Amino acid sequence: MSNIAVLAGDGIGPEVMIEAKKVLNTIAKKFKIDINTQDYDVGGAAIDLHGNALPEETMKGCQQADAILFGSVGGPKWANLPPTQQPERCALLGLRGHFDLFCNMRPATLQPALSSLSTLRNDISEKGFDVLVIRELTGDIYFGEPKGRKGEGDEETGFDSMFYSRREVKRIAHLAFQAAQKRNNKVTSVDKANVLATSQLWRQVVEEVAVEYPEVSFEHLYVDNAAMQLVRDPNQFDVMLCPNLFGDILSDICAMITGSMGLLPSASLNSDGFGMYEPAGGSAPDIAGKGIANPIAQILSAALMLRYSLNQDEAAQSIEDAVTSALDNGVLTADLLPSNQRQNAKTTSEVGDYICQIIENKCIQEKSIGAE
Ligand SMILES: NC(=O)c1ccc[n+]([C@@H]2O[C@H](COP(=O)([O-])OP(=O)(O)OC[C@H]3O[C@@H](n4cnc5c(N)ncnc54)[C@H](O)[C@@H]3O)[C@@H](O)[C@H]2O)c1
Ligand SMILES: CC(C)[C@H](C(=O)O)[C@@H](O)C(=O)O
Ligand SMILES: [Mg+2]
Repeated sequence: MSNIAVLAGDGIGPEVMIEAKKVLNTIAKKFKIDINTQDYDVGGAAIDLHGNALPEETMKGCQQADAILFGSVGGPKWANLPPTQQPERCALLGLRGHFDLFCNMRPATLQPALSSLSTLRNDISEKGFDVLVIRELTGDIYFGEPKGRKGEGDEETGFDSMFYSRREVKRIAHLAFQAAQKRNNKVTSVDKANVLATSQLWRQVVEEVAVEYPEVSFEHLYVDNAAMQLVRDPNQFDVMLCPNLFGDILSDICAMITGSMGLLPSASLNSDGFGMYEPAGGSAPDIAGKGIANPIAQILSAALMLRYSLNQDEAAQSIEDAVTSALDNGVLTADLLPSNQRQNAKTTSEVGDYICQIIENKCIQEKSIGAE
């Protein structure tokens, strides 16, 4: 029996999590996998209920689980709380830090059915896009101390500290090169070594690690150039190895190259293989409560969980194939449609249902969805 702690969180988190749980139940039945999911409060919702974004019971549930399936946290309602109480910092960074989830993998793949969505000028539809962002997740300016504010009036300052240790860079760099060996043998390491001391160390350590993988081609790019190159010619990349902050930003660009923020899943792993799985996007307050959020990033995050934490590669692949079929069959939420075609958009639950039906091998007519 695999125990999964489900932390849906805020905004669209609970809406897309319902669909991921539906898909997990369907896949568990089909592949006869014993999965037990248990819901826990987290984020702003947990602040409202318990006065704390990461209640003790939630933390205990996560500690006892085999994996964590996370939705998203945060939103305008809690944005003015002191930083240490904010859902993002307290709950999300709290979990990443507590479990030492230093390796964040964000696989961004352009689905053929969505190639016309790309606003990029080059011939991405022919070349495709398949990039794995490997983002260091427990260091950098996110976790560096001291951080805070001091002083008053015009002299008031806000400050954060950016740190990387040799050990932190080494362990994530090895994983990036090993991932490249299983893909297209190319690593692009992203930094800002022309300005930052942390980046100079990052660059030096990555170069030392690269020597151990002579068959993997390897380059450094400054982060500003990397952002530009992603938009200019995204197909040139295979594995992008990024420090925490730069990986946050570049992975949003990657998501959009694939068509929407609502498509990009992620896996955050520690060195024991324990993982938390979550969409790269957030709680999307602008569309929350409308039933229109794209559930695919959450569903694909559940697939990554099956692959990395439950060792169920075939089941994970089955979910990924079902997602591809849904997209191929034009079962699209509004974010995947041009504005003049949004009247044809499917709802969050229609997309989840369709993916489940494909997994169950039920042949359904695209028109039958939402026809009633
Ligand atoms: N993992 C997390 O919990 C996480 C991640 C990112 C942001 N956040 C938080 O979420 C809140 C909102 O942040 P934001 O607006 O900057 O980023 P966001 O990712 O929530 O939204 C950015 C844009 O992408 C769209 N979008 C995102 N996910 C989508 C989906 N599944 N389907 C369709 N459209 C989708 C939104 O509608 C919005 O227009 C903030 O509090 C932020 O800190 C949380
Ligand atoms: C919500 C925020 C703290 C988080 C991050 O910056 O890591 C998010 O943007 C992400 O990409 O997972
Ligand atoms: Mg982000």
